Amino acid sequence: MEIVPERNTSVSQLIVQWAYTGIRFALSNGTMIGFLTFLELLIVLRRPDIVDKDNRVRIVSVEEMLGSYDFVIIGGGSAGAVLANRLSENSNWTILLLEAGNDEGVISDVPSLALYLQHTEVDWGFKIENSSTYCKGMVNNQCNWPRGKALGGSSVINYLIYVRGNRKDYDQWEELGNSGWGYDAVLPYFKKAENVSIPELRASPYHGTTGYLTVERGRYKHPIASYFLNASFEMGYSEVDVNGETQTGFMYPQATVRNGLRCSSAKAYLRFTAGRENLHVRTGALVTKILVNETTKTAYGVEFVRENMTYTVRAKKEVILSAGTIQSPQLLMLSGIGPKEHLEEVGIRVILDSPGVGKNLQDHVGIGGLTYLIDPPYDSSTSTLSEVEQFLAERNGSLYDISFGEVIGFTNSRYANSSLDFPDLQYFLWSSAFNGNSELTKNAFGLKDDLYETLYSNIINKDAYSIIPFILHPKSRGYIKLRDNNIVHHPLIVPNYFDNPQDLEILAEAADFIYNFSLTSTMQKLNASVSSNLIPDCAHLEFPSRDYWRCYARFYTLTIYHATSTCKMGSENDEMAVVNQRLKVHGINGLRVVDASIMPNIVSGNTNAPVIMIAEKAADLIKEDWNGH
Ligand SMILES: Cc1cc2nc3c(=O)[nH]c(=O)nc-3n(C[C@H](O)[C@H](O)[C@H](O)COP(=O)(O)OP(=O)(O)OC[C@H]3O[C@@H](n4cnc5c(N)ncnc54)[C@H](O)[C@@H]3O)c2cc1C
Repeated sequence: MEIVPERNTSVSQLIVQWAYTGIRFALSNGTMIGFLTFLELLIVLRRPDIVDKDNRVRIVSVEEMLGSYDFVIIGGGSAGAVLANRLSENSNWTILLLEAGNDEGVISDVPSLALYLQHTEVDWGFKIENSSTYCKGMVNNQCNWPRGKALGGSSVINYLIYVRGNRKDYDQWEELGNSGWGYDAVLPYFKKAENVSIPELRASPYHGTTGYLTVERGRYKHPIASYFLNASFEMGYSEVDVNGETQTGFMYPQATVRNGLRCSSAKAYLRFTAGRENLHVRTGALVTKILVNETTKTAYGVEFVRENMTYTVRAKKEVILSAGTIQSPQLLMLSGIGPKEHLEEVGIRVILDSPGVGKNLQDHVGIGGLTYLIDPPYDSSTSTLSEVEQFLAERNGSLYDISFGEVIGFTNSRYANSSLDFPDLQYFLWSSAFNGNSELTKNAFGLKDDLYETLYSNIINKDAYSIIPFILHPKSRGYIKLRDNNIVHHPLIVPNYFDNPQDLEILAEAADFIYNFSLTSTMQKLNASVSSNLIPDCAHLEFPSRDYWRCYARFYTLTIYHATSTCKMGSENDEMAVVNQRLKVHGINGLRVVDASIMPNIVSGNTNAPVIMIAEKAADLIKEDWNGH
């Protein structure tokens, strides 16, 4: 392959050639880390648009920081980045954004590499507590729960699918006593955030064209995508804009990308604010405590650690907690706000008994690994090296593929009323299966070695597709608790998947749907056939059958990474509510929570866009409350 470096100096040419040799070596030896390291180097050398040097967020040094700010925001993730931008629009206010991770790197810009980011420095690397009823196929019966640790938070490692949920989700929030959160009230904030470039959506009353968050179709379309969509038509569904009038149906995904590359909330909202003098952003700053005056019950600042030094910073107006569904309740509890008995159990002085903190944990649980072998008529052979070159030189090709979502769809199980257009199942239809890269699959999902062998060893690299179903209205509820009073120790995460048997029933029905999908004449043009490698502990059951799928789901359990609702919004009369409808913590002054944890109930779809909407709305509530002062 001919290598054409962007800058034609012999030194840079030599480095580029050396990096290509490195990539070749890494690919032939199957070393994931080596591949990423050399690709990163090549991007730095050849894609200045990704490096984006001039627009990167300026990080203030600790010495430059002020002793107090009007607002201190904890966590620069999907929500925190939005708040930092919107609040610093008021030049009379000073804002500090504290983020434990660093600025996002260049690899996360590459859409198809999302899975590679897990267990790297941009992932907190959480695991749920082990279970005898789910995640049984994973090492130590524990599923991984990745969460982003960088400016942009989980929007730096997510799969880029742009879905808002169903109108009824928000109407239900309002019915639960949260006025101002019904669909008609939140739609303007979805639109305010969005800048959609998909031509047929630009004039839609449901989409926005002037926001910071760019929404596009993926730049690369895999040949199997049109088969998926046609097969969905055969199954009786239509192509819809799931973020528009009707959610039930299938579509090519809308994605949070810009010029085909990841558009994290940091890229969308923070890079543009680099020049604002009233906004200070400090990375590598782990907030260890929210400081609360015990007498007045008022939050007045935070304590944070950076490079083993502890610092205190004051908030003149408010502390805003945006550390996400796992760490917002963790930090509240470490600061003395949470269920009294539990705080006492781990030796924390109670400032406010708030029994709902950490409770009501909800997630979209799904099934992984459903593998359908195919004989595609199109050329499916790929060379990673030429894909890399295409990405670097031509700015197109399969590295722009939106991970896991050639097509997405929403359907109704028998438990949902299909006339209501409030589907209870979502599907990711994916052009590959997990039989290609064992290191990657095991790293991302924690699959046990022997199970990986059983499921994939005789079909390694064979042409296959996979469909991942997940339930949208889980009835099971989990919780987050502290392991001890040390913030460095990950909290206990217990999602209680399938606690309510209906959740499992719906997934088993989805697996049936996926099997029938493979039998459509469209998928039969590819000779689709289900892999007959069975999970040994389920192999005594008829295959395929609901019994088998139920058993399978308990082994190959998959989170789709949408944990929410551990600091839920609700009225004062609901003792489990942690924040009110203005997102102020009940019982504490000067403290709000703004992130995925405040959702009273999980929404019917992916959660990044809803969190960004929540933060857009929160910024207006804060501006209103302080009346611009
Ligand atoms: C692997 C994966 C795939 C996903 N795929 C999709 C998808 O395709 N589409 C979609 O819509 N959603 C997806 N999601 C979900 C979505 O990205 C999240 O729901 C959303 O980003 C959560 O936003 P948040 O602001 O609540 O938290 P986060 O974005 O996680 O932000 C929390 C921030 O707080 C920081 N922080 C935490 N504790 C501290 C502390 N003590 N001190 C300082 N900083 C701290 C963290 O480092 C992080 O930056 C995915 C998530 C993951 C993990």
